[in-house]
Amino acid sequence: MAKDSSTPVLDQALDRLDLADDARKMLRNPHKRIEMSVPIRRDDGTLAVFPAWRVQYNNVLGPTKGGVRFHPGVNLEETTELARWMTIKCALMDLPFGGGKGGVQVDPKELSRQELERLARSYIRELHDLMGPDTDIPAPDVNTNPRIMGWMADEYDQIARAKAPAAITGKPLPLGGSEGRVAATGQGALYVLQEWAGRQEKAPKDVTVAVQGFGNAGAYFAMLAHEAGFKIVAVSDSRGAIHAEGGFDPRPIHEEKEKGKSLDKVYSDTSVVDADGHEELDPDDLLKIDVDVLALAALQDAVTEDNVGDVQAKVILEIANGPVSPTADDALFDRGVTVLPDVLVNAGGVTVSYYEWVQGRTGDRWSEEEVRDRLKTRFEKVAPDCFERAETDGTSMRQAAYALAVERISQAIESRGDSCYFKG
Ligand SMILES: NC(=O)C1=CN([C@@H]2O[C@H](COP(=O)(O)OP(=O)(O)OC[C@H]3O[C@@H](n4cnc5c(N)ncnc54)[C@H](O)[C@@H]3O)[C@@H](O)[C@H]2O)C=CC1
Ligand SMILES: O=C(O)CCC(=O)C(=O)O
Repeated sequence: MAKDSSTPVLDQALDRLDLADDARKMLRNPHKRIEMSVPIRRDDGTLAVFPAWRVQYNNVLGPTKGGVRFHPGVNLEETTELARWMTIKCALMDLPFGGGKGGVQVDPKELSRQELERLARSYIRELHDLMGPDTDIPAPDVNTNPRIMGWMADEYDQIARAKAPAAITGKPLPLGGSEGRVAATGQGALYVLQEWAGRQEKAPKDVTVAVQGFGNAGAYFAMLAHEAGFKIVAVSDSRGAIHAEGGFDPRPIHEEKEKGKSLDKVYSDTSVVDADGHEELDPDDLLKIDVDVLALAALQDAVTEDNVGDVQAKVILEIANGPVSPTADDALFDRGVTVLPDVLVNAGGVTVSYYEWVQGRTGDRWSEEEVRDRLKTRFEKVAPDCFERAETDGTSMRQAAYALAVERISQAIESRGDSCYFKG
């Protein structure tokens, strides 16, 4: 990840707005950066120790909230950046949360199932005293999932000697997970795309979409967008990409992926992609397809100054966190390409995590329909706010989203009065 890559946008927002100096100082500095060494016993009896972090960036609006990433590239800078984005995202969505993020520098593909469980539990053992439903609430991110959240939640409860269903979100349903969390990020991204299409007076069937990253967020987005009538013409993962100019139903491809196949294997070993004139692509070439919408749902820095010239899409839908580097972002703005920003587009995940937290605290259970309705209502307010703010200010959608978020945080800082330091 480019160092401090959201700082320019945050600085622009802070400089453009008439804010008290306190907000500037607090938003430019992370509150707590916790560095840990997380040990596990390997299956062969040896000890392995993994570097790990939790960054609690800002808690003015509420307990810090954000996922935990297991990836070999995780480091303190990246985790800080992701926690800063969570701060903006939670404020933009008007959630009573600050921003946090965690990570373990590990390649989970090299661990057995048992080692993975030990790692998840060990991470929580190290963090336990500094997290909790009123302090800092972890959730899934890249390479972590409901099963891992279940292990983490169980470890938290065992140490606390109490059931604390609001301490971790993204849990499996039997442990107090929320209906709709698995699809939430894709669902939220679809609401933003629908808002854009409505404003452009475009019928979904006339909008072609390519999706980079057919993982949790990208696959659900592709399936829901297909069901809503958008034309999915390409999907990719790290190993392969499938393209069909006439569009296709991504659901059978997802079923094959769920069996553990990567997309190159889905293409070569199954019949689900034979019918509609599919072709196999190199994953990098998906970015070059002439489509209306390029949905980026893999990792950060997918589009940088090196390849921004190859992008032909008219709209970029940032489902991943930070998939467009700041330099590429500026180049796209200058070319008139609309970038729908991560802090809005992928906020469905943390919003349903908030619903899970509320259910955990109240003991209530909401149906999938209720969760979806609440999510839709929230996006129907926040997405138009961003479009309108961008129009009024003459800025990019990202700058508009940051402006709305930073104003909300600044008001909270002012309302807290003179002793508003980070606390907690
Ligand atoms: N899962 C969630 O609820 C949320 C996820 N996000 C963000 O969305 C992004 C994806 O997260 P998840 O779907 O959870 O992760 P995931 O691990 O389920 O999926 C990531 C997918 O990207 C693919 N990928 C990696 N490099 C690629 C490349 N160069 N080209 C094409 N595909 C590539 C992987 O093969 C995998 O299929 C991350 O940036 C994450 O922070 C953001 C908000 C919530
Ligand atoms: O569900 C959550 O609390 C966090 C999701 C997350 O990590 C993200 O939005 O990047």
